[in-house]
Amino acid sequence: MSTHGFDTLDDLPADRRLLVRLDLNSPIEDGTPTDNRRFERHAETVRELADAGHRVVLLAHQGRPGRDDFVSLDGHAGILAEHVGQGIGFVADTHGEAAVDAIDALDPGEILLLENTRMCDDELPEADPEAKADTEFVRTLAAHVDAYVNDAYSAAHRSHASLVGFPEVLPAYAGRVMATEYAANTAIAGREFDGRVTMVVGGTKATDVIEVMDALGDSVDDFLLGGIAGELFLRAGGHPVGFDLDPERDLYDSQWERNHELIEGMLDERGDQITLATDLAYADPDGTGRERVEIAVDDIDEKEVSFLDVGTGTAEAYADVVRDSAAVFVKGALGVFEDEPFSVGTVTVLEAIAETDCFSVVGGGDTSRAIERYGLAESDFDHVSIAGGAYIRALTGRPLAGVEALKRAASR
Ligand SMILES: Nc1ncnc2c1ncn2[C@@H]1O[C@H](COP(=O)(O)OP(=O)(O)O)[C@@H](O)[C@H]1O
Ligand SMILES: O=C(OP(=O)(O)O)[C@H](O)COP(=O)(O)O
Repeated sequence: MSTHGFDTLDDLPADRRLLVRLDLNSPIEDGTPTDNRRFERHAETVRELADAGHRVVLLAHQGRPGRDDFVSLDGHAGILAEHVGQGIGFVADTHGEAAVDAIDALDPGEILLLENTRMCDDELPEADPEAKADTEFVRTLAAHVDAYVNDAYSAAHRSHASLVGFPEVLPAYAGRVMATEYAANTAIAGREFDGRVTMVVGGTKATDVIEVMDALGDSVDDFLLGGIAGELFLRAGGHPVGFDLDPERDLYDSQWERNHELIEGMLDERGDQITLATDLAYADPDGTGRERVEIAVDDIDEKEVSFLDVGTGTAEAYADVVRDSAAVFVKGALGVFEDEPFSVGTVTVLEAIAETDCFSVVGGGDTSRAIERYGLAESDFDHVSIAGGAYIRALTGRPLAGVEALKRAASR
């Protein structure tokens, strides 16, 4: 057993038929996944298991039902196979006859990827591990394997069937990514800093970051906000931003419903720790959709456009705070950096972090991609985590459901 209380691949017996949970959740462009560090990191675990002669059945999720990024894992299999250096079979089935037949047909050293776990009704929503273990999904697949490996650190904060159900009923082990990220993030949580501690908060998963901001209020001096969370805080301040204008897209309103009381309370009680954008950028509706237009927040008087980035003035003000910080934690991009005109906020702040001698962590499957995409060196950051929500929760010292499940399995 590792010092963290769970078993790892070092404890795994030989010649197993393994169910291995990865996190291949990736940005989707034109319906297909884009290659990123998650594939590269998980490929090492998968290669080690296949080379050791185990039969390897992979589970992963992509996106959330109802969102554009909720797609099949067909494309993921090819990208992962490139990184592993070996063919990976794919079956478009989560736990039906096709999935089970493909598992039973595996030879030692072969690898199979099953369909997006979130296409199975048993996977979501969150529930306690016993309930998740007692689903048809878990019972069916568990009967065809010998053991379970969880390598999906970046999804370990979710109490979903593929993360907490299997370790209730199978011998369970942490994969290499799980063990390494857990150790790194736990060590960061215990650090003390001699100076200003800053957290840059953005991205689309406002609910994740707002809860954590609330919990980290005593250990972070400045929160610099952008992305969806930033707009929800501006909305709480009475500005006409942070609303869903496209009825097909659910980015703002449901997260507002869930969090607005918390946001209002935080602004009331410690608004001086929270810095919001003073200007924002959007795509010129009369142009090709890529021309960047900036507007001061105080000049926005109608809910007319969707904002895609913080403005240049805000980006520079945030970079000044970074340069004056002893530690900077980033979770979520300040804008839609994938589209270059709207990368200004994210890239200006990341460049300031890279140039400054502060302790720095950048997290999030999407956000960490901005580093490679804009030519920054990973070596200029202390830790680049492929996890977002899991890493910031670890900073608050909160247990991660997937890790707790591995610990329970090890103590049985
Ligand atoms: N104003 C915005 N509108 C829409 N998307 C945004 C906005 N600001 C940032 N984003 C998106 O947020 C994504 C990263 O956020 P998120 O998925 O929460 O983080 P991560 O996966 O890095 O933890 C980026 O891909 C970026 O395009
Ligand atoms: O990408 C993920 O988290 P992250 O965006 O916090 O890094 C995980 O795959 C969890 O996905 P979810 O936030 O849709 O449950």
